[in-house]
Amino acid sequence: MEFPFDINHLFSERVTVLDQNLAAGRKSVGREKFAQQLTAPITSASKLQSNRHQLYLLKDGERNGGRGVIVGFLKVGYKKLFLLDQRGAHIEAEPLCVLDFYIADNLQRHGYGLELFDFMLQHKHLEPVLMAYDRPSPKFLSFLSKHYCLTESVPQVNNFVVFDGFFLNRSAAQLRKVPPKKPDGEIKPYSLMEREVVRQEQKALPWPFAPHLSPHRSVSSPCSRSLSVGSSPSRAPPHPVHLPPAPGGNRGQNPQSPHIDSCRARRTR
Ligand SMILES: CC(=O)SCCNC(=O)CCNC(=O)[C@H](O)C(C)(C)COP(=O)(O)OP(=O)(O)OC[C@H]1O[C@@H](n2cnc3c(N)ncnc32)[C@H](O)[C@@H]1OP(=O)(O)O
Repeated sequence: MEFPFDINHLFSERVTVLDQNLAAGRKSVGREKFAQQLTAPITSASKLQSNRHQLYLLKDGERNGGRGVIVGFLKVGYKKLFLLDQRGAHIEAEPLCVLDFYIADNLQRHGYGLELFDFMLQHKHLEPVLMAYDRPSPKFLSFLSKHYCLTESVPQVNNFVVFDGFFLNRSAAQLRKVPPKKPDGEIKPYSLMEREVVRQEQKALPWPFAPHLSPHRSVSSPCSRSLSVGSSPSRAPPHPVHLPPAPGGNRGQNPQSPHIDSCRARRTR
């Protein structure tokens, strides 16, 4: 990435770390081309400011007639994630994530990516296995496999990729188990409650055959609101009620959606 000014005046170090204190420059005009068929930039000064991410910028000060070029960048940031561990348990964690990584097209596969990534790891005192990766591209996956032996990922249901060892080499304080969702059975669907009332109504004999109760008490339904003084007993005989099948009524036969089944199958492979 060449610029019509001396990069070395702006960035004195080979690797510069930029964060939210960076001032956003002018907006670019016209249609630009972005890597990986992206329609908009993932990384910009204003995004850096609002999201508290960190950007590592690598330059080669010798190129471009001594004015230097930007070789590439690496953006990282902490994100609260809900992840699945190897056993499929939900875990809440806030790992450092790789959000964007790019080396200029003509300089790829020259070791610059490794130099930049290693710099960030030393700066953060971190192992790559403890990080999460936001939608890594095939090139990046190959990079992680080649340089850091990260090959076995733990399947997730979001776009983040974590590798074997992510959950092992972490203190309990860094990982919080998310309590499992209450089983559906404990929450009574409204439709079932309604049906119980109907059953009670059907059991009760219609007036005047019903056993004589307090004149203030309606026999039509224990939940009926006819408790007011002087209210008439219900005269209408209970009609047979044909209820549509309750939603989820066949739960016992089909406990999970095919989608969840297939996720589980994948996880156990
Ligand atoms: C979370 C995210 O940011 S996902 C997006 C990642 N970025 C991209 O895909 C953009 C395009 N690619 C790039 O910018 C770079 O190739 C990077 C950042 C992935 C790697 O940087 P590089 O400087 O090329 O890596 P470096 O030279 O240190 O390591 C080379 C290794 O990276 C991988 N790699 C790099 N380029 C390629 C490629 N074109 N095809 C396949 N693998 C590649 C390979 O494992 C390669 O080793 P090899 O040449 O022996 O096969």
